Amino acid sequence: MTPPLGRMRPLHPATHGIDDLTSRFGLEIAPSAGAPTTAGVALTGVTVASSATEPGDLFVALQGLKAHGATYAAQAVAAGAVAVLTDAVGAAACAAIRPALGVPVLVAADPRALLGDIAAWVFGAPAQGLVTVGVTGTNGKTTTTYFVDAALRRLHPTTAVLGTVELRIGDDAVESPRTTVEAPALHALLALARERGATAASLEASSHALALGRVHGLTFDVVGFTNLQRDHLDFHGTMEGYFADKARLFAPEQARRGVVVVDDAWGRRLVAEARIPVESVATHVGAPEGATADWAVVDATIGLDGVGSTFTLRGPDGESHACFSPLPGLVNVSNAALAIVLAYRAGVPFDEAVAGVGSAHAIPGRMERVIERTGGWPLALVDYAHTPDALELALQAVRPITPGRLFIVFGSDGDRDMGKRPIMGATAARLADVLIVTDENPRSEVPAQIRAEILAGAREQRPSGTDILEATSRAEAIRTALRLADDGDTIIITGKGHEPTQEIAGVFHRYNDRDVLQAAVRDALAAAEAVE
Ligand SMILES: CC(=O)N[C@H]1[C@@H](OP(=O)(O)OP(=O)(O)OC[C@H]2O[C@@H](n3ccc(=O)[nH]c3=O)[C@H](O)[C@@H]2O)O[C@H](CO)[C@@H](O)[C@@H]1O[C@H](C)C(=O)N[C@@H](C)C(=O)N[C@H](CCC(=O)O)C(=O)O
Ligand SMILES: Nc1ncnc2c1ncn2[C@@H]1O[C@H](COP(=O)(O)OP(=O)(O)OP(=O)(O)O)[C@@H](O)[C@H]1O
Repeated sequence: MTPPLGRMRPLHPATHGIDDLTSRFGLEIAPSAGAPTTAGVALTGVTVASSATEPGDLFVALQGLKAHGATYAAQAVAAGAVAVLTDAVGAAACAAIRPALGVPVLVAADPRALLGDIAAWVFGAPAQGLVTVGVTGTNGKTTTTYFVDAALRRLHPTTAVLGTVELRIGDDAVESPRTTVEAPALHALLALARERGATAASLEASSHALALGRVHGLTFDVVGFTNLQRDHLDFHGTMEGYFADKARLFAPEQARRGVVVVDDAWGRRLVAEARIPVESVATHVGAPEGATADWAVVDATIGLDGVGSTFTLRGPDGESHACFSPLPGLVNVSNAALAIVLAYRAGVPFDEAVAGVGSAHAIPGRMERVIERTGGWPLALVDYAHTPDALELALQAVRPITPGRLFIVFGSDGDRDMGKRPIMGATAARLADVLIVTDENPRSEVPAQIRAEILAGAREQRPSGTDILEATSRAEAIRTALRLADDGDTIIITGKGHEPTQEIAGVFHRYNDRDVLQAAVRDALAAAEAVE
C-alpha cells in the first residue's frame, strides 16, 4: 500500500468556468481592492487542505476546530489554487493578506453545507455512474463494507472500497487518513474509480462524516446500519446526539433505501424514524425481533476451527437460505447477514451475494489470524476492537476456539473517551485469562495514566491481580505474550487493528501489530536455530 498522500484524483478532470460555479451555487464574489476578475478562470478540482491543493483547484477555506482554513489560503494559491471559497470571516482574512492573494475570493454563508454538491459537480457527479453502498454504525462498518465488496465483485469486475483501512480501487490501494474522507477527496476518488472502470463502490460513513457533511453530494443506492454502542461521546456529547448524526444517512438526500440491523434499541428506533424505505435484519438467534424483522438469522453455528460460522437467514418471503460468515464470532454473522441483504438490494442476485460474502478474504486487522496453532505456536489474532462492547464480543468470539488460556494485549486511546478505560479493563479481566495492558495511541496524554485507569478496572474485577501484567512498550507486550503462551493458548491483540502508525506525543511512529507479531516469530525461530 502506498502511504496516505498517494494521489487519488482523476487523471482527466473536466474543466469548469468559475462563473458557472458562482451562478449555479449562488456564490458572492468578495469585493476587495485589486481583486482579479473571475472571467476565464477555469477549475479542475476542489480541496479543503492547502497541503493537498493541486493546480486548477478551488480551495475551500473552512472554519475548523483549531484554525480557519483562510489562514492557509496563500499556501493553497502558491500550490496552484485558482480561486478561494470561504465564509465572511474567511473573506475578511483573505482581504487582509498582503500582497493581495491574487485569485478571486468567493463567499457563501456556510461553505461546508455546499461543499459536497460543489465537489460532486466539479468531479462530474461520479457517483451517478456507480452502484453505491454506504455503511454506518459504531462497530462493523469496515467488516461489512469488505463483505459487501466481495459480493459486488461477483457482478462488477472493478470495485472501490473506501474506509478506515484503505482507499482501494480495483487492486490499487493507499492508506486511508480516516474512516470517511472529506467530500472533495471522496468525489475525486469516485471519479478516479470511474476512470479505472469501476462500476460499484462500498463506503464507510462515520458519524463524524455525517455530522460534517463529508458524504454530501452523493445519494447512495443502499445504506446499512450495524449497531450503536458507546463511543465518540467526546465529539457527539450524548448517545442521543450520536444517534441523530447516524440517522442523517437514512434521509432521501443521502440514500434511496436502507437496511438496518435491529438487534439493539437504536436500530429499532432508526427503522421507525428513517425517512427512506428500510428493511430490518435481526441477527440474534431466538431474540424477539426475529419474529417481526424482514430478515432474521434463525440459527448460527460457530465453526470450532475458528475460521467462520454457518447460519440460516430467513427472508421476507419466509424462505430460508444457508449462509456462511468467513470471520469468527457471532458479530461477523451479524455483519455477513447485513452485507448479504445490502448487496442483494444493490442488485447482486441473492445466491451470488451469499457466495460472495462467504468467500470474502481476510480483512486487515479484523480478527486477522496472524499465527496459526501449528508447530507449537499459539493461535494469535489482531483485532480492531476498541470499545467495551466490541472487546467483549471479540473475547467471546475467540473463547470457543481456545483449548488453553486466552491472552489479551490491549490499551486504550489517549485524547478520546476516557470513561471507557476502566470498563475495558474490567471486561478483559472477566473474559480473558492473562491480560497485558499496554499503550494504544497515547497522543498527548501520559501513557502510564491511561494504563493505570485500565488497570484499575481490571483489578476491581479481579482483586487478586493474578495474570494482570503491564508493559510500557506495545511491541514488548506482544513479545511477552508470545513467550508466555503455549500452543493451546490464544493471543488476541486488540485496539489498533490494521493501523500503520502509533501516535505518541504528536509523533506518528511507523508501527503495526501484525508486523510486530511476525517479527517476533521470526526472531524466536532464528534464536532457536542459533541454539541448535
Ligand atoms: C473533528 C474532525 O473531524 N476534525 C477534522 C477537521 O479538523 P478541524 O475542522 O478542526 O480543522 P483545523 O485543523 O482547525 O483546520 C481548519 C481547516 O484548515 C485546513 N488546513 C489546516 C492546516 C493546514 O496546514 N492547511 C489547511 O488547509 C484544514 O483542512 C481545515 O479545513 O479537519 C482536519 C483537516 O481535514 C482533520 O484533520 C480533523 O480530523 C481529525 C484529525 C480527527 O481526528 N478526526 C476524527 C475525529 C474523525 O474524523 N474520525 C471519524 C470517525 C472515526 C471512527 O469511526 O472511529 C473519521 O471519519 O475518521
Ligand atoms: N457487528 C459488530 N458488533 C460489535 N462489534 C463488532 C461488530 N463487527 C466488528 N466488531 C468489532 O469491532 C471491531 C471494529 O470492526 P470494524 O472495523 O468492522 O468496525 P468499524 O465500524 O469500521 O470501526 P471504526 O469506525 O472504529 O473503524 C472489530 O475488530 C471487532 O472486534
